Amino acid sequence: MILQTENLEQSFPVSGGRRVQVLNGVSISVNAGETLGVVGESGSGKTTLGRAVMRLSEPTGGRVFFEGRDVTHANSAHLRRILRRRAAMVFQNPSTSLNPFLKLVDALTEPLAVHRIGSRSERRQQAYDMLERVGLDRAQAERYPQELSGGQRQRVGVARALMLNPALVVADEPTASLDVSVQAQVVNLFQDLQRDLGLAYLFISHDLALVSHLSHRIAVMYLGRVVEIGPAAEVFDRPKHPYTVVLSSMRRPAGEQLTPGGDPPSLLSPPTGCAFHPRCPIARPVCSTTAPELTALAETKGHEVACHFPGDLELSGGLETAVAPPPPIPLEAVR
Ligand SMILES: Nc1ncnc2c1ncn2[C@@H]1O[C@H](COP(=O)(O)OP(=O)(O)OP(=O)(O)O)[C@@H](O)[C@H]1O
Repeated sequence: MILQTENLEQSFPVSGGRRVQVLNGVSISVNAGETLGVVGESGSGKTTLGRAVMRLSEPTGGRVFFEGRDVTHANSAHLRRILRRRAAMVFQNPSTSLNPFLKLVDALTEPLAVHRIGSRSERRQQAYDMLERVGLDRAQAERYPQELSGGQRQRVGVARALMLNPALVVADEPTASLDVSVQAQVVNLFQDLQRDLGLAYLFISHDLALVSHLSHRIAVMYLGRVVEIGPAAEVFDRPKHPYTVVLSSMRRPAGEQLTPGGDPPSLLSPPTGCAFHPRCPIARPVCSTTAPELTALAETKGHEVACHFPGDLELSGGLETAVAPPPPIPLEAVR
């Protein structure tokens, strides 16, 4: 196992001396060569989870294990030795994550230089090789990020993440800033790299259909908790949590889409019981008083749901129709 979190908690101080609890007991794992997709709407805590497992923040509770070692509170020298070499992050917006003043070759060799790996010419050679691996020409190495298209820039973002030969890549909405046609190419690149290099991905997105396409397993987050986790096909095709049912309907024809009523509740005053109950079409009295535990389903190995009435809402239910659907990605363009 590459990555494991146990009851991970992350809170942050906010005004008035209060704290906001953004992650609330998140337990996930990612195996070597596997993609765990993490989905949920804005504010569900996906980015916070990605940052916490990369130890860009220090968790306020629970544990993070990386390749079997507890890195929850590891100091920075220890972190550099373990995590920064073996795990890398690809960000949503390559325009802001790449330094506009660095030529691509310098951006790519920087992680190697920081870790004192190879001679200058060896580092440059690795940068050229990596550019080609992500589908760019080595002649691009002398260019600056702003001379590239959005898709090319994200390829450089991926190349930079791979320079230290990581076992895990945390990709936080890596296609969200790209045009629809380019999104499919970048998704294909992620899949090709996984096949060739045996990478594991924690792939974060608000788009369940996209995530289901490239994930082996999917974790659905709602208000800082995992509410459903399991094999990708199960979670996408046979969702059991009402929130996942709603998410999985988003690519359906307009008349068949569902939408949860209202906005996500505030993290500062989360609902009692099941956090989804104020928006849930099938909520019953117990849902407002008792928080459901993540519980294994008997039918499918590894499929767990935190709902008092799992499977009671089905896609064919035809409840509320949705507002405008998100722009579709032509999935036929994605292998
Ligand atoms: N440092 C912080 N201080 C206070 N609140 C924070 C901090 N970081 C994140 N949050 C809050 O935590 C919540 C979850 O944020 P996060 O970015 O993890 O969600 P997300 O699911 O990735 O959403 P998005 O898709 O919009 O990025 C948000 O309400 C955000 O305001």
